[in-house]
Amino acid sequence: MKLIWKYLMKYKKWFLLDFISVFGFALVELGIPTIISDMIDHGIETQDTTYLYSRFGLMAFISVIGVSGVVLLGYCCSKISTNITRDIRNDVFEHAQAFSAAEMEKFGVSSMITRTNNDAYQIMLFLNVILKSALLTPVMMCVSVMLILKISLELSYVVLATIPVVILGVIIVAKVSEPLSENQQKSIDHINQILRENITGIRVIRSFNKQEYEKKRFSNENDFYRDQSAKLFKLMSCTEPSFFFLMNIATVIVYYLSCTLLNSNAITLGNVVAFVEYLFHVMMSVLIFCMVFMMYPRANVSAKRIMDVLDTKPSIINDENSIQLDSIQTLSFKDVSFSYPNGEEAVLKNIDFSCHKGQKIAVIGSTGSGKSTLVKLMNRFYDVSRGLIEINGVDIRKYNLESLRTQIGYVAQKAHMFKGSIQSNICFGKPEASVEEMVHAATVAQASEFISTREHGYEDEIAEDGTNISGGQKQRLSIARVILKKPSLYIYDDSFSALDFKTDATLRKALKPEVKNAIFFVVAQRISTIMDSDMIIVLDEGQIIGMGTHAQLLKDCSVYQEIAHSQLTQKELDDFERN
Ligand SMILES: Nc1ncnc2c1ncn2[C@@H]1O[C@H](COP(=O)(O)OP(=O)(O)OP(=O)(O)O)[C@@H](O)[C@H]1O
Repeated sequence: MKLIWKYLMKYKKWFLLDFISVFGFALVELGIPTIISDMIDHGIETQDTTYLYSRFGLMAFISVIGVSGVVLLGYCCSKISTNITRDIRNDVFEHAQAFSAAEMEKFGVSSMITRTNNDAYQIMLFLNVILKSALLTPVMMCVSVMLILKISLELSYVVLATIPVVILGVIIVAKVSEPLSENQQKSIDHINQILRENITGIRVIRSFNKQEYEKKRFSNENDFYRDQSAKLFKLMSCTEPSFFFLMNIATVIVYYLSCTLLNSNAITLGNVVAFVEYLFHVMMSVLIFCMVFMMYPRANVSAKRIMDVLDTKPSIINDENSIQLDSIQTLSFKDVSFSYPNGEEAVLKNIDFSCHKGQKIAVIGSTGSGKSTLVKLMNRFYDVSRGLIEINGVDIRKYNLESLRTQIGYVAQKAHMFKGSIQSNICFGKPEASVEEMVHAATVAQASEFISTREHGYEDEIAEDGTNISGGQKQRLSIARVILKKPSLYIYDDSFSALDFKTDATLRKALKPEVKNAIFFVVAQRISTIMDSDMIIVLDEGQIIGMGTHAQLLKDCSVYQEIAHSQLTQKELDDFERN
């Protein structure tokens, strides 16, 4: 429980107060039986009312201390457990923000959500119990055992013989419950994953009529979770009565032996009453200890899952002596090869090219040829496996990551929208932008027209993941978001694919003055989108098989010729050459 201890140390003062309040509570629980015993033996038997009243006063006094102790204990526990859970969630979230795509893929989105929510919640439950009982139970147990030994050695043997049996039972239960808890948490991951896939992919599921299949998939996983939980609950529900049964047997034996001892005047009636009270405390302490012990495996599984995330070092980090990047003048790939961390084969092989400010560079190639991977390396979503990427003649790994990404405007293949207004989505990278700047960016991105038709214009709400706007509208808002940022390297990864030809052409024309002082990198499938590029890179199976202008490639690169002729007529190609 390294994790819990680490966080507990942040709340030392509250922990100390928790400790003090435990003593207040223990004082009452342990003091009152002794007072009652005294009252029976010295007050009731001798009918000394003055003595009885003084004992009543003492009982009232320590009850007030006890109640204050319990209230304070509850307050401290909730304060510490809720704060620690908040800290764990914040830390997991913050740590995950630094993860590269590879680390994110390692855990998976659903598991990251379960770890942040469910696992942190399990720790909160455990902390709440442990803070109340971890200190209280040993104190109660030790003092009660000392007191029963003091009252009667013969009767104490019964109690001392019971404790090891209970502890052995608890160890067995804990061993059996740990794998069940682990399965339970993994199953929650899977339930979340199926739920996510079903909510985000509902249209695909409906169009393929796979509702029944998905229902079954969900229900199977849900059944598995139910089975694991049922096994766990059954185990817990058998454990508690077994302990009580054992406790009752011990109590009966104590009463039986007490009768013999009372007959022989070896013990007083008050002492028997006090002994049974303390016996109850010893047993309750053991029982609470058992409960904590049984909760431990589940909390331990959750803590391990959280530690897994926190112990995973982000692979893409700032160099120790990182330098600031103020603008991008040149970009070069030098013999770059790359394989995904979970893949063996190189997805990019010996990529070599250079470009500079003011140039438009396009990448074209068949599906899966490595186009998106190539542009993801510029942002350092992944680092190269071999070779070098240089910006202004310096390895990009030497630049401060934040400054590097500030200089790059990246529009991903799948446009992503955040829940909020159109305005907040466009201004995501520059919240301080003026209205004029925002409108200008939207106009260049050919988005202003559709925005003006929305009921609240720029204030109109965008649903989670942009489900209430079209694919082309999402692309235009993503393009506007990047234009507003004014980076020195624009990367459009197939970002015009959902636009009609006319909008595509108008957008490219409007973009020209915006990107004239930057490097403009476009991944596209349409020849018409890239014909005017200063350099076109043709990729095939991760390798460059052609590089040059449209005219050069039409002459030299057979793959490019094929693509061009499949999309445009000879007349269109000739017209372009003439212009
Ligand atoms: N995260 C990943 N992990 C492992 N392999 C991946 C990952 N992403 C992509 N790949 C593989 O890398 C290769 C190149 O993918 P990439 O997305 O770069 O191709 P692309 O040319 O952009 O394709 P498309 O035109 O279809 O978008 C493919 O074989 C793909 O399966």
